[in-house]
Amino acid sequence: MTIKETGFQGLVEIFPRIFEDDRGFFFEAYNKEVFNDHGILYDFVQDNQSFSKKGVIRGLHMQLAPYAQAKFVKVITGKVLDVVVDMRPESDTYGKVYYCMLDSKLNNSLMIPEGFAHGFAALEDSVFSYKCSNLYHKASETGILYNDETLNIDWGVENPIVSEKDLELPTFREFVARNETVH
Ligand SMILES: Cc1cn([C@H]2C[C@H](O)[C@@H](COP(=O)(O)OP(=O)(O)O[C@H]3O[C@H](C)C(=O)[C@H](O)[C@H]3O)O2)c(=O)[nH]c1=O
Repeated sequence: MTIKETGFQGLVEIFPRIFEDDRGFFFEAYNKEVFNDHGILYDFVQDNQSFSKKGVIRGLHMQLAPYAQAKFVKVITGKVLDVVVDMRPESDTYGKVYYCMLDSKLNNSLMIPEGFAHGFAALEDSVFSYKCSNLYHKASETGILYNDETLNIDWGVENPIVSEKDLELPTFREFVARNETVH
């Protein structure tokens, strides 16, 4: 398991060691000891899975403290452009966007700390699977509009399929003005 720093504190990309043989392949998708050795100390309490048709954008979502969620995300099948925004006011990369191509051919994954808004665009029909460090808490859900002009995210898809709920998310500036605790 190789862990690649991103320049964002606590945000790392993970490449598993893949064992191939004439049956197929095997890899450890998660290993608590390896994570702990890299200072990733979250205990995960919920696994989520979603299927997205090509052209879907989900996000940008996050839960506010004390229900903030760190997420360990990957695709089981397909390919997504994963996008996170650092919403931690104290961070050197506050308000900065990080893009990560998650591809089931690479079996790579992304460890996203608490305090990040998260979303992805399905570049193919994709099954998205992730671990969360806190349980779902609907009342704490918030996020940022996917096509916010301040962030100007290039999702890599035209005419995306977006939920009504996501179309009603606040802009980045509206989010910041609320001054809520993100982690
Ligand atoms: C997130 C969640 C949702 N739900 C229910 C609530 C809705 O009735 C239904 C669909 O929820 P939603 O439209 O919020 O699903 P996504 O748009 O995939 O949301 C997720 O997508 C982005 C990319 C994320 O990072 C978050 O983990 C999460 O917000 O599942 C639950 O029962 N438990 C849950 O943990």
